[in-house]
Amino acid sequence: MSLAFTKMQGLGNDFVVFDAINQSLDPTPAWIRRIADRRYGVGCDQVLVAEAARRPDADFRYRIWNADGHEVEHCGNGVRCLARFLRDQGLHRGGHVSLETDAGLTRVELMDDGRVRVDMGAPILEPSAIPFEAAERRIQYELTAAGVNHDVAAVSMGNPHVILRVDDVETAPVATLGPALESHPRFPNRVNAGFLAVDSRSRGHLRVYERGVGETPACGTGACAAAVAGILNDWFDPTVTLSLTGGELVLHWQGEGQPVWMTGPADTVFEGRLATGAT
Ligand SMILES: N[C@H](CCC[C@H](N)C(=O)O)C(=O)O
Repeated sequence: MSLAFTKMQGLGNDFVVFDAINQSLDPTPAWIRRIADRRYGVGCDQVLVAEAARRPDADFRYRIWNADGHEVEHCGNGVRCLARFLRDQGLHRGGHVSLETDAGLTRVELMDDGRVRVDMGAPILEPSAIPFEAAERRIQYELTAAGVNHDVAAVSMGNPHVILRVDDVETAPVATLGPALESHPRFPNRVNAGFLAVDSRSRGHLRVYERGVGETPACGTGACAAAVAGILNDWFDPTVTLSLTGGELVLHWQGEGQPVWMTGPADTVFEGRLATGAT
């Protein structure tokens, strides 16, 4: 029996989504890489899988693999798409859904205007929990990468992010510094690298070189992490709109211990079935 999937995207960050409640999958790293391959597979930045919940307070479990085949803790654009997938597939009714990931519980609201609002949970700032090797917790850290000293923030949304403030995202060294940061030895689990330009106290621009993928048109957890870094540094007010290559996300964070709220789109592109033996 061939597997049904749905191709979705959130601001151009794209996903292949599977229902593993009514289908049986064996998501090995090699299988994920083949699905994600843009020539030999379906093609996507991440593969998302909906499973039955394990926690009593969750409606479903949600798993995420990067295109390189590694399973990761969270995906912000992906969680918006998964919530829409669950409703469109008739797996969940109503406008609110609680999703369990390796990062914890994520509450999602499918809004009447078509956007999706997410409680992304509280950011993790303690270096050892990010994980990031640092002597003590700070707002900004010195980090040498690609032979240059940088002043960076380090934030986890369940998945690790390093954020570098730049004057202009268009001229930011994403292609060269991105890979150097992604595999930097001070991030034992590797890291997503965000390049943030501050336009005003309520607006900024962001490009992200994603762990396990490369630069994507948008990164939801990266936008959350960049908003947190900007608010901690007093560059931003609690509500900030970040413009990514693929479009805008609205973030809101009231400070330490509080959740980051993210609002943005989630779109279905097509539905399909994997040909038997295609993977
Ligand atoms: N590349 C990320 C996972 C996907 C994050 C991104 N697609 C998002 O929307 O948050 C990581 O390795 O932690």
